[in-house]
Amino acid sequence: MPPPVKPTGDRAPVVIVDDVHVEYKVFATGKRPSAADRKSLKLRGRGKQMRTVHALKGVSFTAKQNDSIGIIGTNGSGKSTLMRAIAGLTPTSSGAIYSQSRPSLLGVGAALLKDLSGERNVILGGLAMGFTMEEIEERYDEVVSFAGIEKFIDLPMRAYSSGMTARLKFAIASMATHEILIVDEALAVGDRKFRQRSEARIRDIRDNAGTVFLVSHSMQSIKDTCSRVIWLDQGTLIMDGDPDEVIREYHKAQDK
Ligand SMILES: Nc1ncnc2c1ncn2[C@@H]1O[C@H](COP(=O)(O)OP(=O)(O)OP(=O)(O)O)[C@@H](O)[C@H]1O
Repeated sequence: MPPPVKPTGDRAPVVIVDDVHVEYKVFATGKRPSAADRKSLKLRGRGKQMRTVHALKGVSFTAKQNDSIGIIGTNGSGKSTLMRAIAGLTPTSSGAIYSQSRPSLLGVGAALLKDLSGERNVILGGLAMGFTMEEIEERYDEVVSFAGIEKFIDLPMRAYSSGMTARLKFAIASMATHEILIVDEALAVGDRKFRQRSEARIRDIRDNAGTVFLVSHSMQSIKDTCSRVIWLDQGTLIMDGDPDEVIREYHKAQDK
């Protein structure tokens, strides 16, 4: 009989991104294309041109248990596209993404119902995440005080500032325990105190064997929460490693 396989002590892979490409096909209208553009673009329909934006070009990496991975890169480098692909919201054009459980994407754009009060949104968000009314009641006060919006909780969310909305969204999402949590710039709109609280929450998730992806333009938030950083540029993975090292190289490239 073969000896039992010994655990290697390595952390388990949670998300595998294997040579992922994402292409968006968009119809561009309006501006008349230049002669050079006309040569390189396929013209379809009446004056409409179909353009392909190659947002991710063969990205590969493996995220493990307890990783908290910061994703950095200039505007349009493919960060949100990569997160949406991992969350299963944007299809890949080629390559594959395997994940151990369903990742939750927490982004500034995630849906809350603007015409309903904060209170209703907490309840709806809780139900959507599979909590019973009783479980939501138990957590309700903590969610509202974490978001720090006690005075506004009975007002429609239309009346909230973008920072207040982001705080409530983060508080609702963090009611649940996430094995894989993706936070896309949600922290950027909160104030300093809230940012510290939510960063602590991210560290908690990571310490409880979860895996966190954090997209941010704030290198401080990344340094404070991430154990690893991936730098994307024009859809290509440039560097993947220690936060200080990757951020140093990223800044060097920016200064050129
Ligand atoms: N729905 C879409 N349709 C067409 N093109 C898109 C779409 N979403 C993103 N793109 C394009 O894909 C590329 C990558 O965009 P993405 O939003 O992933 O970048 P990002 O790194 O998150 O940028 P930012 O820092 O500005 O948020 C850009 O060129 C963008 O114009």
